[in-house]
Amino acid sequence: MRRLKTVAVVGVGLIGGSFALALRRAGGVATIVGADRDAAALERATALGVIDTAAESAADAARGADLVFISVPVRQIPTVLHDVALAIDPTAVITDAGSTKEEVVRRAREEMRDRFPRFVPGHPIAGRETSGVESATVELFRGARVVLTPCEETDADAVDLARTCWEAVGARVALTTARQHDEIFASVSHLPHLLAFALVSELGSRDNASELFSFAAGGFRDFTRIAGSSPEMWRDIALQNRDALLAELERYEGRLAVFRELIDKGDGPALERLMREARSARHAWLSGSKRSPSSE
Ligand SMILES: NC(=O)C1=CN([C@@H]2O[C@H](COP(=O)(O)OP(=O)(O)OC[C@H]3O[C@@H](n4cnc5c(N)ncnc54)[C@H](O)[C@@H]3O)[C@@H](O)[C@H]2O)C=CC1
Ligand SMILES: O=C(O)C(=O)Cc1ccc(O)cc1
Repeated sequence: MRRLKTVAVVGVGLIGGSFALALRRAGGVATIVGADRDAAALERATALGVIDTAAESAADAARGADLVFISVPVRQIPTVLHDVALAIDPTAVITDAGSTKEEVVRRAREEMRDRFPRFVPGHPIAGRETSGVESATVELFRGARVVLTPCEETDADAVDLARTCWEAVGARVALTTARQHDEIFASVSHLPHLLAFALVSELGSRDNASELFSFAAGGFRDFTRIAGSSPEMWRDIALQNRDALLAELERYEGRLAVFRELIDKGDGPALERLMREARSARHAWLSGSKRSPSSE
């Protein structure tokens, strides 16, 4: 890829920090400017060499940048887009990493006005349950998929630049609509995170919670790892993808009711059949046979 002169990262946490580290190592950028509402995080990002300079605001970081990468919680994105849109050069490209897309795009259109065609909505499908720049790693996006959800108005050269950057850091890019994106991730990401938070919330609220947790084993650890994720980030995702998430919850409740009834009736064969089917589906997913060829 052509080497960009300046990239601005707004929200220098796990995702913004990892993008900065990876793009620098790929030789894709000369200077990285960071902006963050948390001055201490920005200082740590500078000390760790994740960014070269710290800006006072998103607008200051964006001024003169070739690319602006926005990696703040999804309900913070519209304000940042508003500020950045007023500051960027007409040829600059803005992209984001938000885990939801339809509401981000709707608000982007309102906030950015004539700069909206320069915005490439994006979402890297890689991360972890720890937050902050200290958790950032240069390899986070290697082999990961990234979904871009451009609109009719989005400039083709802007999409090309976002794609080129993601490919430079080792990711594979897929294009979908924002609606498709939100429906897919409601099922495989937002629902499981909600279930993990809800389970730990339920057990943790009991009088004997510490006794219960003291007996928990690997299965509990695996199932609840993602309940260690950022509450602010997941609050925003749940509220922004409300309709798709509520639909997924309803389907899940329906399936749970089936399991419940089989246990209630003592129907071992039917219970085992459902569990066998679930295990096979998981094995098939893990061995890669569920990869969709159309999105490669
Ligand atoms: N954590 C994960 O595994 C993944 C997260 N994402 C998305 O990436 C975005 C960032 O997530 P993380 O890096 O995990 O969060 P993080 O908490 O590690 O970093 C977010 C940073 O944004 C800063 N920030 C918040 N509001 C701000 C504002 N208005 N202006 C400037 N800075 C602000 C925070 O101080 C923090 O340093 C979110 O939209 C999230 O949905 C996408 C893929 C994976
Ligand atoms: O912690 C994990 O395993 C995740 O699932 C990370 C993750 C969180 C949010 C996203 O939008 C994408 C990936």
